[in-house]
Amino acid sequence: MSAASGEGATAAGAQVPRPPTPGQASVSPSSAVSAAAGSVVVGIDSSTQSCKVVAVDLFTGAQVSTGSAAHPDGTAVDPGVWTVALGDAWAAAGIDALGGRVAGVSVAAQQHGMVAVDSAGEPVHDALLWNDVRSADDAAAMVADFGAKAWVEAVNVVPVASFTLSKLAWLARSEPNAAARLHTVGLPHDWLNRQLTGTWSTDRSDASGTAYFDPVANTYRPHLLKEYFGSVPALPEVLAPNASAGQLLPRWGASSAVVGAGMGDNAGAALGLELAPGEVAVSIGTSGTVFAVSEEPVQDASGQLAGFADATGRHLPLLATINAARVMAAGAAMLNVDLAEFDRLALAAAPDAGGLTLLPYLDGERTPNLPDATGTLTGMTRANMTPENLARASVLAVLNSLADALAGLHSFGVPVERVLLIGGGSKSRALREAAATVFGVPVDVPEQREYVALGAARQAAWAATGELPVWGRRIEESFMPDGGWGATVRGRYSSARRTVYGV
Ligand SMILES: Nc1ncnc2c1ncn2[C@@H]1O[C@H](COP(=O)(O)OP(=O)(O)O)[C@@H](O)[C@H]1O
Ligand SMILES: O=C(CO)[C@@H](O)[C@H](O)COP(=O)(O)O
Repeated sequence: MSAASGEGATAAGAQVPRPPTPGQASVSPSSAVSAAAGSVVVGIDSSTQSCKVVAVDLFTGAQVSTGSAAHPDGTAVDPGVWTVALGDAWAAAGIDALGGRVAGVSVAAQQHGMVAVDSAGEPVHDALLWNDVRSADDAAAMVADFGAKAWVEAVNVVPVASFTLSKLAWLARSEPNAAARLHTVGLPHDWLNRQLTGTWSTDRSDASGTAYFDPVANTYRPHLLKEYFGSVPALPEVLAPNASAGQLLPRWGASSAVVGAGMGDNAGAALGLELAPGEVAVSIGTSGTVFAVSEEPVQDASGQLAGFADATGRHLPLLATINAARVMAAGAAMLNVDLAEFDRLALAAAPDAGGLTLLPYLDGERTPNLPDATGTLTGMTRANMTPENLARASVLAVLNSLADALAGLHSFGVPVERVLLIGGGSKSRALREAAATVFGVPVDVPEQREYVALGAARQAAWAATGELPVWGRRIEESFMPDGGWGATVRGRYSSARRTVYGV
């Protein structure tokens, strides 16, 4: 851990070797520094709803074992629950039994969460997660004070409630006693790095979601902490993407393993997908995210697009929504059916849900920036109020909100010609089959894998062997835009959004 004491504390991300291009196999048993045939690497995805642990073969990326454990519901949690869930998922995946075969471990985790601890390492407050909107007023005040353009120049994002600095500003304003005890601030993956190695560390991708790290100059911006939190806490060292965060502590069993730098979950998905510049991914998990890998930073002073870093030394322009897969889960709960039956209902409805249109902002929203928004159902008639149409409207709502995000990405010069669709929500057949038509571009669905955990495993291989492996990806299904109903549905959605929220 390093206490950033002045402007310009540089991060190791600046001297990052370029990753190999897809198709170039880059790890072979003979070239591996510390790995033998039969070696495995372990990727961890500590996401909003659960922790997933995946062990894969170091040389092929083939899955060896997997385990998961649930996280509690809520947008503010004790970080200790992530450690417990990791232990449970680790045990469920049988990592202990793999013993000396484990060459490396890396963590990818939900971005932005404020992990604030005292000098003894104990949380001074529950961690506020990316989808906690209590800091919306603080974010707005920070933008009004410093100016959106200045924010983009300093850290390549414009603050919204999700970002760590907005949460710290809320803590200083609302919980001054807790803020006074704060010694170190980190992110969910930094917290887990500490559980695995005994020391705090982070990487450039996750640091880029704090709003006090500049991913263009690769440096912390402590003056922003001083200005909006009131002091500069100790900050985890920002490790290069191929660096080691330390040796795995003996309590985790596989003690010969090296721990990689880790990353934010979207950077993890990009690494797991082997996403190349020119490709766009849409992830439908708790959050909906739309992102691409880019050689150059992408800047947006409107704040819609976040100019994050990826986990290879490049950039990761991204737009995120708060309401994604859980909109379908909420719809299923309301109809008192499980997700399989909900899918069947959505598939049985007319393509345009008979005119029912849902704005899915059930938990407030970030894209568009409407933290206090709620959902709205429009276009109801006596004829269209059926369970089938309601299920279909929920599916279309998720896709429409991500189509808005894709349009945002495109408007900042990122080509959107084809989309890779991942995340738990992409298991819905109704959603997969409608996605290309609502997005207006072809959609590829890769085989169902935990891409965030896979990306973490790939980074672990990089840290363990010195080379980033290329494992390839397999497309399971592809869809083309189909029929004029897509434009109708997009038009109704945009019109409802403008009418209800004026955006
Ligand atoms: N068949 C399905 N239809 C709709 N949603 C689904 C389906 N299967 C899983 N999900 C949803 O996917 C989400 C979990 O996806 P995941 O990508 O693991 O999210 P996260 O990484 O945010 O935890 C849950 O909200 C779950 O309800
Ligand atoms: O806030 C963001 C990205 O900016 C979210 O992507 C979170 O990183 C968590 O997402 P899940 O993977 O848990 O859905």
